[in-house]
Amino acid sequence: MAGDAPRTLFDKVWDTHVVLTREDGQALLLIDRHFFHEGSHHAFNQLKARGAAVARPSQNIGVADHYVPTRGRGAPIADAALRHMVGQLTENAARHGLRLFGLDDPGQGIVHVVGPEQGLTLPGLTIVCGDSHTSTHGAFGAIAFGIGASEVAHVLMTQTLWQRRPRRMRIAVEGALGPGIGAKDVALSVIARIGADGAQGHAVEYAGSAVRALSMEGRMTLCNLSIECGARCGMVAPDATTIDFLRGRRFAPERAEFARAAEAWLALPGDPDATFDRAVTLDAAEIAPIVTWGVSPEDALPITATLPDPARAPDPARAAQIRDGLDYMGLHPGQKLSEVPVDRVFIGSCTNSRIEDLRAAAAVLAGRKARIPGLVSPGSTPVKRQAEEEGLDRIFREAGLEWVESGCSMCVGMNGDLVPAGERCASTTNRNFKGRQGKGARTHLMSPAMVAAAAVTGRLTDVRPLLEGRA
Ligand SMILES: CC(C)[C@H](C(=O)O)[C@@H](O)C(=O)O
Ligand code: SF4
Repeated sequence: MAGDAPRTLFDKVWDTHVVLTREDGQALLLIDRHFFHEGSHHAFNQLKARGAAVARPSQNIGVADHYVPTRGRGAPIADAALRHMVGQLTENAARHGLRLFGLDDPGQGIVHVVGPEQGLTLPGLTIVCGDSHTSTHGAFGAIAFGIGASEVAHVLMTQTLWQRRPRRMRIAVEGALGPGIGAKDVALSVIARIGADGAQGHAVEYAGSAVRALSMEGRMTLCNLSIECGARCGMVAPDATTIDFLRGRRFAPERAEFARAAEAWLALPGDPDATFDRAVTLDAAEIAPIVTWGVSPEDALPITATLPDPARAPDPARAAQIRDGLDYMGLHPGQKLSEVPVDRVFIGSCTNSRIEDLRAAAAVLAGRKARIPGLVSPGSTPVKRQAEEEGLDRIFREAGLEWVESGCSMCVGMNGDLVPAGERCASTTNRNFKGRQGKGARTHLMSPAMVAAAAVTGRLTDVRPLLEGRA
C-alpha cells in the first residue's frame, strides 16, 4: 500500500487501480471504462484474428462520431466510405454485445462529450479510449488518457493495461478571469507559456481559484487541451461543481448510492502537503482572448498582439518554426492579429461544443449577421436538443450559419466537412496542424465567443467590445 505519504489526486486514483508492478516499473492497471469510436476497427480485428472475447462487455462503450455525416441524418448514410466506417463500428459492438451510441441513438455525440453527459465518466475512475483527447474526462477527477490500437485490444481482452507511472505536474491559475475570457483562453495561454511539449511525460492537475471557478464544461475544455502540451492526462479535483453536474445523469449512481459515491469523490482531492515534480502558476487577470496564428497550438497570442518576427526569435529553430507557420498560414511578421481576414467559422468539436459553449457563441451572435459562412455542430444530440429548446439554433441560423447534427465534423473532416484549400477558418477546435481541417486549410484556434466575433466582423476580432451592454 502507499502508506501515509501525502498523495496527489493522481496518486490516489492510480494507487487504487494497480494490480501489480513489474520490475521495470510498469504497472498493470484496472481500467474502469473503455470508450471506442470508428477508429477501433484495428483492435477489433486483432480480437477476431485470435478468436478472443471481450472480458468485461459492460465496461466498453462505443460511440459513432468521427465519420458520421452531419446532414441528412435519419436516412441511411449515402457515402459508401462513411457507411462502411460506421457500419464496422456497429457490427463490432453488436458481435461482442457492447453498448453503442450509434448514428441514430438519441444519446449520440462526440465520445468525449457523451461519456460525461451520460454519467459514464465519473470521479476516481480510470478511463481510456483510442483517441488522444480522452484527457477531457479528467475534468471529473478521473485518470483518462488516449491509447494505441494494440492497447485497445489489450483492454478489450483483459480490461487492464500496462502503464508507466507519469510524473506529476501542477498547473495553477489564480485570480479571476476577465469578462469574455473562457477556459479555451486559459488552455491556450497555458500551452503558449509552457510549449507544445511542456508537460511531456506528466500527469497534469489543474488547480487554483480560476480553475475552481470554472464550470464542468470549462474544466473539460481545459483538460481536453492537455494533450496539446504533451501531457499524459489532465485532471481537476472533484468538488461540489462536479457532483452537481453528475446528479441525475443516466448512468450515474442513484439516490443513496449517489450520496455514498459523492462522499468518496470528495475524498479524492490530493493531500495539502502532497508534492509535484513540477509546478507552474498563471495569473488569471493577465489572460486575454487568445488566438493561434501558426501550425501548432503553442503558436498562440492575445488578439491584441502583432504577429512574431522570425528575425527576433530566441534561436534559429524557433525562427524556422515561426517562418514555416506564417508561410503556411499566409501571414507576415508584424501584422496585427485583429486585421487578419477570415473566410469561415466552425463551432464544434470535443473541445468547445457543449451547451455552455453554444450559449457563449450565441450571446455574441444574437441579433447580428455573420459576414462569412460557417458551421455549428453541437457536441451531442442531447446538446443539440437542449440548444434548440433554448432557441440557440435560431440565433445561429438567423446570423447565417448552418446548424447541423453532432459529430467530429470539421474538427478533422473525416466525415467530409472540410475547409477548402487556402481558406482561413476561425475554429473552436483543438488542433491547427497543417491540413487538419482539409488539405491546405488554415486554422485559427479560439474560444466559441471569439469565433462568433470573427463571424460578425469577418476577421480575427476581440470579442470584448461586442459583449459590452450584453448579458
Ligand atoms: C482519429 C483519432 C484517433 C484522433 C485522435 O487520436 O485524437 C482524432 O480524434 C484527433 O483529434 O486527431
Ligand atoms: S472532435 Fe476532433 S479532437 Fe475531438 S475526438 Fe473528434 S476529431 Fe478528435
